[in-house]
Amino acid sequence: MKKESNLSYLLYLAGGEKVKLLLSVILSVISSILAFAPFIIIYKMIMILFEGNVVYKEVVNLAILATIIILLRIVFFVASGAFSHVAAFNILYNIRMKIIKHMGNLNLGFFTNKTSGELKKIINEDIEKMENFLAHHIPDISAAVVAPLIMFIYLFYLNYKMALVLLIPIVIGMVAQRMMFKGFQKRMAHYFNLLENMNSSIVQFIQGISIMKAFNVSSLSFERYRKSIEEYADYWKEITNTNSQSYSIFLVIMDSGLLFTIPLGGYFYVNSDIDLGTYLLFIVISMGFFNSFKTLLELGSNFSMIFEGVKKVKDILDMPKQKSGTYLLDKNKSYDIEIKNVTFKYEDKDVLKNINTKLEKGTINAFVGASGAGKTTLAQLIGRFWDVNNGDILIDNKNIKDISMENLMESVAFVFQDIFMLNDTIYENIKMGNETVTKEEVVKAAKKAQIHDFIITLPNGYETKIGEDGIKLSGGEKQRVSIARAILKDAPIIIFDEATSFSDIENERKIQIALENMLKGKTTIMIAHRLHTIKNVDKIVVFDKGEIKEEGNHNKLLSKNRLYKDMWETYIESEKLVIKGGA
Ligand SMILES: Nc1ncnc2c1ncn2[C@@H]1O[C@H](COP(=O)(O)OP(=O)(O)OP(=O)(O)O)[C@@H](O)[C@H]1O
Repeated sequence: MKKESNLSYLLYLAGGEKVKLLLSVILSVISSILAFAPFIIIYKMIMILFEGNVVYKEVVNLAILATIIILLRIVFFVASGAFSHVAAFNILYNIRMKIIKHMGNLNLGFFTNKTSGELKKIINEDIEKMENFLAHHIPDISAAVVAPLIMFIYLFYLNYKMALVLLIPIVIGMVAQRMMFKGFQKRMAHYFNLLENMNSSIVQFIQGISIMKAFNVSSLSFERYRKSIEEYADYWKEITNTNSQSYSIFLVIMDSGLLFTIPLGGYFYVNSDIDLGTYLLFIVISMGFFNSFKTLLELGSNFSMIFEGVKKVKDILDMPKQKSGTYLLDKNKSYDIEIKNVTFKYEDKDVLKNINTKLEKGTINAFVGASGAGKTTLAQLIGRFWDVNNGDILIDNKNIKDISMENLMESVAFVFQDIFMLNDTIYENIKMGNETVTKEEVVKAAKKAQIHDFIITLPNGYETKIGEDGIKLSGGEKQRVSIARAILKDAPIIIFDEATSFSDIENERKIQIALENMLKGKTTIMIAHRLHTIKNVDKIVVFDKGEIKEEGNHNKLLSKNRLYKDMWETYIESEKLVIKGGA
């Protein structure tokens, strides 16, 4: 994406705040034009002194005028800053609200693909960088362009040769800067990759510290962390090496306007091309004149960073909103789920190919197959985490795209392995924002989920806090809390991702009871990893590399003597090994 379109996108996001930004720009330009006025007043004073007949009052008046102008300049400067800051903070607020609102309308799958760290970085840091641009850079740049331009026209009119001399360091500075920023966009993208890599390896290192220590492989994770920091440091070293010469030339040249003004001006003066007063004026002016250009050229280097953030915001806001239908399912009924010719891919990776199956109302269906075969993906498509590329998913003979999104979410309960816990009480964790349920209903759900007896042993019972500043729950306890949530939700369709391991036999038994309570009368999909848990289900759907290879109940599939039978035999063998190993 081009820089200009990022800038215009940012201005588009600014909305009504553009008026304040414009006011800030105008005030900033006036303020910086006023900055040149004292130089001209000094010039006038010098001219009076040179002319010989000093009129005391005239000098005093000029001094008063200079003071007033300086004060006015301060007022304009402060007012410009006030407008730009108010505008910037309002714009940041609006962008943050817009992005959060938009995220609420995206496919749920968006959140499984983006880490919370990535999103936090965009919402906090990338948007924060825009504050700098809006509150400081826009007024500074306008002032740095307009004020010297006006001043230059005045100086050109006074003496065009000397005015052209003023341009020499600017031209050299621009060439040095061009050299410095050659391929800068590309390097900036590389810089962001390195930064993201470093951030994620730090998070991984910290999060994984305990596991790494337990396996005595801390050095592996540390190695990745060290490598990412090293790459980052190497990048900066390389940038410094390649840029240091041109950057030094740039700084020295921009700071040495006098290098050209004094000798060339002296030459013109000796040749009577200019008078002494004009010569002195150019010497004085050249000091302030270059500062604004330096600001301008230096600011250029920050743009890529800011626009990279704008691009990320744009990428999110450009993502199509998920369209919701209007049809409403009745939560108290039971529904068939029909999957017709469904094909799906994540970006370029084909995951599901022409899937057809029907899950009858009120039945328990197990999805089995090798890891990566597409079981979870198909289950998530039913909850519209993503939308299918081809084919249809029907509930109650209605395409899920025609069902109200909110109603679909109410009608499908997911119990994943990776269970999200609020930093709140157990009570709130079971309730999960459902304001219509009573305390009795929460307790009833907890009892059915086999977690009530555990909760009442806690110091504050249902009011015990869990999470960061509370108690920690075991994997099995978390799963039972999550089952209690699903029981309370009482959705007609349940998608249950079976844990790959259970902490102990007692917990496994409790989960089995909890499941029986949860699944009564529901249309259920179990993503199963341990085949003995699904021996009695109504239908087993066998996945292989994104395709359904066979389906039927356990006995029927065993008698077919195909893929499921192989899987079953391998499973029994592996269980025997576990038992032997454990004995
Ligand atoms: N969000 C995603 N983005 C891109 N590819 C994905 C995403 N989620 C899964 N995949 C890929 O799609 C394929 C199917 O994954 P899926 O999770 O559906 O398999 P699965 O059968 O449920 O596996 P498992 O039993 O290990 O959970 C895998 O190759 C996986 O790498």
